[in-house]
Amino acid sequence: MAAPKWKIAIGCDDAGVSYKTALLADLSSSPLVESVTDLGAASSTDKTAYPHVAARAAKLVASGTVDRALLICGTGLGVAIAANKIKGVRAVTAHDSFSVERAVLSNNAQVLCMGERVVGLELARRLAREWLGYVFDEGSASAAKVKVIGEYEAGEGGLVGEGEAYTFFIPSFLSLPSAVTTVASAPAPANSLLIGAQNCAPTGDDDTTTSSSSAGGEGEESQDLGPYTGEISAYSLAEVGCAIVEIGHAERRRLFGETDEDVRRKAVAVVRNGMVPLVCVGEVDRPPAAEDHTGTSTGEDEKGEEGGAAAAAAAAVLRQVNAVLSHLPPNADVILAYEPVWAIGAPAPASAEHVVGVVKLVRGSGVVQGRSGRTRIVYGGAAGPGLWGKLGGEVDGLFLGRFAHRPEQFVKMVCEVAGVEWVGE
Ligand SMILES: O=C[C@H](O)COP(=O)(O)O
Repeated sequence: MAAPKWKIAIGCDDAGVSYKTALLADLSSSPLVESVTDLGAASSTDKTAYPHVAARAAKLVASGTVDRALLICGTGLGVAIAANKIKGVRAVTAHDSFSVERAVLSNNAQVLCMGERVVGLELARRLAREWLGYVFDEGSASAAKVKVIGEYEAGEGGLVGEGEAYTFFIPSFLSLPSAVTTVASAPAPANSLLIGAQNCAPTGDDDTTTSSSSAGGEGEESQDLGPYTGEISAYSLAEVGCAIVEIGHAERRRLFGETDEDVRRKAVAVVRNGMVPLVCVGEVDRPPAAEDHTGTSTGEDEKGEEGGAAAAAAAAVLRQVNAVLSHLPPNADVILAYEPVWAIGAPAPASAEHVVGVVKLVRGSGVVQGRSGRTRIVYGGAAGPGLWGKLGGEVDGLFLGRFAHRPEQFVKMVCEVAGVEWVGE
């Protein structure tokens, strides 16, 4: 199978700088490489601990921002261990031709790690060259075994029982570092909770669908590290340990005048920094037919009205969705939080018919269907216990506000989503 042109991230700690410099130059001039993102360290005086560099590279792989990563430390071991902590990433240490070949062809490893204190430079350069030529064959006998790795990973990451409910929470900015520490030191499965941030700065103006990063890091980080006094950049959020950044919430659009253009720039910054953007979208006004019909019969007239209301809402939502997705790499994972603005803080959510109608139209749209990255659509706006079962599996999850503040109700909803029995009072 012919090798495509790869987008690659390269990184090292202070023990791997000279090999990283040489390999970066090789990759940059390889015809098999489309772009190289240099994650540092720039010199051996930079003492950034290897797990930070490895995790950052792995997050870029996991989000689809890059295809592969090459990591160097003293042994190639620590960076592999750290990179493997990021969901969806398979990192290996390999210092011989056969292992490099099998790492790709047998294990579909996206991350290759080497040790500057273990292998000679010329061998490391040869191995990196060979690595570029291997492409995993999804039709091979190895594919089923690699899939099992993913299944174990998903199983271990599930929150409850045999079902799966991937959960994230979004604390205030001031609580972020302590939340990250608390979750990391919690026993399983609580340590698999993902942490999100409420917002980020709209740093950078590039269009990641068309720009290609260059070796040497010119541009990318300078946008994230520019003068944005008082703002928190996506770069900083990734460094703290966030996995998700919520952007475009109705309150920010209403109170702070945020536009679709602002949301687009934030989404680009979030993806560029290896995190998943959670993009809030929703129509502003409540169509009469979209009220929650729970407990009442729905006649044909009402169904017709509901269809029209869903179509009108979906048109408004798709304008917001298009503004963002058309500027993101198609392989980046995205979460769309469909929150009708009128349902946020309301006594009851939108009717299930309305939610499902809008979500189906958004999911079936060209801008979503044309993506290879995962586009999850979750519902928010007075979402509470009992709603999940009415959505008929058409929605990927719930985005909770007030009801998540009551622990018992939160656990109840997690059980509903996971499909396991709620045994609380
Ligand atoms: O950010 C949360 C959402 O806007 C939903 O809030 P809510 O469930 O309290 O209406």
